[in-house]
Amino acid sequence: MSDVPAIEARDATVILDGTTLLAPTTFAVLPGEFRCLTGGNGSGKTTLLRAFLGSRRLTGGAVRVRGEAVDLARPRHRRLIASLVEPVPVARDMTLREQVTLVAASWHGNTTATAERAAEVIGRLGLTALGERFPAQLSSGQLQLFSLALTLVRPAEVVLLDEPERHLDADRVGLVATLLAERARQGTSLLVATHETALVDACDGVTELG
Ligand SMILES: Nc1ncnc2c1ncn2[C@@H]1O[C@H](COP(=O)(O)OP(=O)(O)OP(=O)(O)O)[C@@H](O)[C@H]1O
Repeated sequence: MSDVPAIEARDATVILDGTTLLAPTTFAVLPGEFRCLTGGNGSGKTTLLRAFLGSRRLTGGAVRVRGEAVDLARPRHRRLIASLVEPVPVARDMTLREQVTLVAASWHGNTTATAERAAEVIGRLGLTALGERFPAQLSSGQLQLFSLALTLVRPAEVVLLDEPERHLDADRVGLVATLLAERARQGTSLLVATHETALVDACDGVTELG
């Protein structure tokens, strides 16, 4: 791991009309580090993830990804960061496999290797048997795994996830924890807001809000 932070918050604060959405928060995530963001409901986890994505303005302090304030209108920043903080748009009339492959192809090119990469991510998330289904034919937990597949199939040096455990049973949370830890070992930096012990147990460090 390099010791130059990939993700950094310095006294990051959001106060709106006298209400504190995010109390001053400071931490750093190194390249190849998987860090969890914990804290009770309303402690500011989603607010902080949105600040990293540039969709929530701080009222104090700073957040940086690779030393820069993120602007997702810039292609370089879109390439840098994959996130599942807001719902991922899905196409009603394309199968799960088609959509994951399409996202992979948009980043990696339309090649056999891309299709294999999509199939691998689908497989690792336990979705292979559902590959020919449409989104309306998936359960809530399966839709969550599909959203994670769409997020994790693309290249990114930084991955931001808000409660990836949503709707998942314990076995699926375990699959996700394993996959995220593996992605970190490959050099990606992960910041994951969670209430799930299995994810905290799998990560390299925790920042607790509130
Ligand atoms: N638009 C808004 N205006 C005012 N307050 C807001 C707004 N959005 C969120 N908040 C408040 O900001 C605080 C932080 O919310 P946030 O969603 O970041 O918490 P969280 O830690 O992600 O919570 P949870 O674990 O429930 O998902 C909460 O007290 C919430 O009520």
